[in-house]
Amino acid sequence: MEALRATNLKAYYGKAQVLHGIDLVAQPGTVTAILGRNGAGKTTLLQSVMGLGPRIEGEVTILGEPARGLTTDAIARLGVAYMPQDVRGFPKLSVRENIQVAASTVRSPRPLSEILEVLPEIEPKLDSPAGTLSGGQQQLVGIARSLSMRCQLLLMDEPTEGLMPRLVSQIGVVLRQLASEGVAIVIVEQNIGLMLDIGDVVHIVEKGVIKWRGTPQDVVSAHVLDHYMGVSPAETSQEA
Ligand SMILES: Nc1ncnc2c1ncn2[C@@H]1O[C@H](COP(=O)(O)OP(=O)(O)OP(=O)(O)O)[C@@H](O)[C@H]1O
Repeated sequence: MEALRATNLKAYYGKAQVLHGIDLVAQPGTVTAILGRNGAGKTTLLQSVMGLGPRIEGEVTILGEPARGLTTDAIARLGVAYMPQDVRGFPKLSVRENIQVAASTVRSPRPLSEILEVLPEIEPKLDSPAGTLSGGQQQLVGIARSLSMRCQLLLMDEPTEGLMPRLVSQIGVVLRQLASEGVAIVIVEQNIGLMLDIGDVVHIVEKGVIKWRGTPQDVVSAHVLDHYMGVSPAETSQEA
């Protein structure tokens, strides 16, 4: 069963239309990459699926259930975790408590020991208030929170922003591992290199429309990056 299907999805902030009929399918066990310039509507797309923010039209189906009009809580209960761009969590709570809060929202959370196997960097920080961590470390805590929820659909908005290249690669490994467990990952990223590396399907959004979709190999051979993103393939290393 498809993890996510959005059909003719339109989103409006007041009278301003930001999404103009997006069709998007995410299959279990795959990484769906969403690329696009600033302001293209990528964050709005994730928020629309989650029932956050804009008014939407069109259909959203999550794991076979019609999801448009449901509250964000109800959407999360279908098995969806959303990691927003600003993933600060609860700054005064410890890292351990931040993970526990996320874990408490689901029936069978992933045990902390399993999370630490994938993200060993956070172990020494477990008892520190999350707000005292660096931006990059806070991103890792955000990913740990998502892992704890053992979701079937994971929506992530620029999870590698501010991370050192070594951690970026590690996030890539973690996401591929999650996908191999059957999770559908939909990820908005500025790090094109990472998306070409771990993505199964790449979508390019421009002005609220999906202008192009294909495999990472097609992205490179069809020269879509220079056309839509203004970057040459040589500029797409993970460190970019
Ligand atoms: N709360 C809001 N109210 C009104 N307009 C908004 C709101 N949020 C976003 N927009 C507008 O919607 C458009 C799409 O924004 P969105 O954040 O979805 O783009 P994006 O592709 O995620 O960009 P970025 O890479 O900069 O995060 C932009 O023109 C933005 O100004």
